[in-house]
Amino acid sequence: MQRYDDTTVVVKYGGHAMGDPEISRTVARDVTLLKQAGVNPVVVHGGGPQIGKMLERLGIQSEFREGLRVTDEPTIAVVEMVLAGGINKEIVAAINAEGGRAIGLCGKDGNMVTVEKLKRTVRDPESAIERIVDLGFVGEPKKVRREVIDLLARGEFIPVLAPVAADEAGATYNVNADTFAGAIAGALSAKRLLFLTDVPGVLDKNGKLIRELSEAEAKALIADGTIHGGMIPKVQTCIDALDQGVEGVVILNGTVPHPVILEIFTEHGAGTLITR
Ligand SMILES: Nc1ncnc2c1ncn2[C@@H]1O[C@H](COP(=O)(O)OP(=O)(O)O)[C@@H](O)[C@H]1O
Ligand SMILES: CC(=O)N[C@@H](CCC(=O)OP(=O)(O)O)C(=O)O
Repeated sequence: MQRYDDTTVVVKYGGHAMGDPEISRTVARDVTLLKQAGVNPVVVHGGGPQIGKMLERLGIQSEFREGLRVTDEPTIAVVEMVLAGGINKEIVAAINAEGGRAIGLCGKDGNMVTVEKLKRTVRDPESAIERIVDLGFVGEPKKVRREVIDLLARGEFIPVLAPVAADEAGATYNVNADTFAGAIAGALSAKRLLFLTDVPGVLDKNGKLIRELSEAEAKALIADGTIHGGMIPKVQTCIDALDQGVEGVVILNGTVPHPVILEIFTEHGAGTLITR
């Protein structure tokens, strides 16, 4: 525990890891325990599947391109409602019920995170012509002002952050939660960034958990296809966060009880530790 005394641990709680309310309670308890043990936890949550369900109920079509949700005007309204309104307050209430004092914010609050519209290009494999993919109101963090988080963390509060933010003109943008967590952890020079997902960590070709990975090894596993699909942007975010000064990033299973405590307070941790 002394290893983490007075350090920052960012916990990214993914929408796929949130299914079971019993497990969610243990995550809230873990985060509260961290704070009580002298660590500064910061929670960044996702909620992709929950946004998908709400859009379906409202009859709004939704599609993903390159792992990101195409976000038009009606969609951004739903994204903000589900993430900053619904899920954010559920997590705040769960932490408070465990005896913690959580404060739920999104990137807009205190101008904490300013984004720019994401500019992504894809190269047509046949013509080799690059074209811009317009994903609508999808943003990437350009500036993180850590004062707001520092202020809360110095007190007895636990910040719980929804990945919604505004650009300089005040327009609302949807940010991938992994990207948002990476930017927050980088700005805070966090000791650990934990990604709670629905697999035990990064798995090798035989489906066996890889306990530790260097940046170079992770890049090689992406190149040979062992790491694919949703794990590619996640590992890429890990590498970016390490480059920004985060000491270690862990990808671990958030669908088992007490995932955070298992990782932080046991000798070998529970998931895949990626370091420089
Ligand atoms: N080598 C790998 N090890 C583990 N998971 C992998 C690997 N390659 C691809 N994946 C996939 O990545 C998924 C996790 O990414 P994603 O679904 O984006 O997570 P989340 O919704 O928690 O952000 C896993 O469920 C798995 O299907
Ligand atoms: C731009 C973009 O794709 N944003 C995501 C934000 C939520 C998210 O990332 O949640 P998970 O961590 O549960 O996947 C979305 O709209 O689904």
